[in-house]
Amino acid sequence: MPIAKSRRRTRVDLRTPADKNSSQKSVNAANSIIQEDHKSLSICDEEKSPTRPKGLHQDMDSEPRKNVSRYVPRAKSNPKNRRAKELTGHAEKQAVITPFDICTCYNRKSLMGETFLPARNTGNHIDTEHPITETRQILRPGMVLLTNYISLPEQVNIINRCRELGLGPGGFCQPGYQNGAKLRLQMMCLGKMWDPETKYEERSRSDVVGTLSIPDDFVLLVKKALSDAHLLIEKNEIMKDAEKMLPGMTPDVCIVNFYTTHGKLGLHQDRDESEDSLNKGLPVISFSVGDSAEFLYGDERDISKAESILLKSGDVLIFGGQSRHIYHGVTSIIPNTAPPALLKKTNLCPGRLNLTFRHF
Ligand SMILES: O=C(O)CCC(=O)C(=O)O
Ligand SMILES: [Fe+2]
Repeated sequence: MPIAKSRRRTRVDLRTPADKNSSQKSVNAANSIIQEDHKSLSICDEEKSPTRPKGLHQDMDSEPRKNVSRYVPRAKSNPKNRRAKELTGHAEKQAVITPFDICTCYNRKSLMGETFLPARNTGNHIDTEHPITETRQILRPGMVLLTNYISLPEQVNIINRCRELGLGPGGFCQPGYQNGAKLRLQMMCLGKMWDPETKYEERSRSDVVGTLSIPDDFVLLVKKALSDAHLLIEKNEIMKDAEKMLPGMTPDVCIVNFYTTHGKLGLHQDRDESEDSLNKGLPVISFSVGDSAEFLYGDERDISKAESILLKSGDVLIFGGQSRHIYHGVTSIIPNTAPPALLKKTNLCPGRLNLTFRHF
């Protein structure tokens, strides 16, 4: 079944303030071209800066500017895009990348204040009086939630590795579209590059030479989670071949998102992977680390009809098979919900790290 590619979320306005003053007319003209270019797409969450009233025509970041990486996605060679680039003056701009550090944005302790920390959790260890229990649940055919699945040392390792990779070339930056708002998150790709504008089609960041690899220990954890999901399906569904409900896979893409406490992601489907991968229903495997997130999912792009679950630090969510095309998104990050022991060991900034593994 051929699947139309339209995972569009937002667009990015990358002009400098000087550009903005001098080229408003050109921008309006360019916008109409780009709007037309994208009109089949429904953006699920973010603001579209070109159509915003003047007074709001500022970057809508909630984060300090100095920590926000910016880059210019390379446009597909489409005459409309080329024309729009000329009009907006984007054509000659080079990427401006400043590393986003997920661990030392600022001093968490002074920001949070001691009172925000539950007394039982201020120690340097996971609370033994309230042991964390792992649960495994089939949410719907092909969709499995493993809560508290990733151990504390594994979470620490994930944060440290992502921080290290995220500070280097190809590291975290705030993605978006050539002519619109930004995604409300920082992103880094491992294995293969993806961005909202060019998808997997071409490498779009001039700071990247080659591709960052997915660390082997991440792949092992993905495999283990999938095999535990299969055991669960076999047990609960009395299915001898759990792979029929949830195909196995080896990831070659990992999209790492970091949401600050203002981060969110509108309802969308993940359908930029290859037709073969999508048709087979090869699953997306998602790791959550840090603050909890309210996660919505459903069959339609309609928040009022979606189910809501809380994804906490250490949870693994898997959706493949019949559930591969669910609409899903993150409506909010719940501040001060990350395990204190994790923060103590990593100094992770307020917010949530999410890794989604896929097979292209
Ligand atoms: O952050 C999440 O839980 C979801 C991320 C996601 O849907 C994506 O990166 O496509
Ligand atoms: Fe997604």
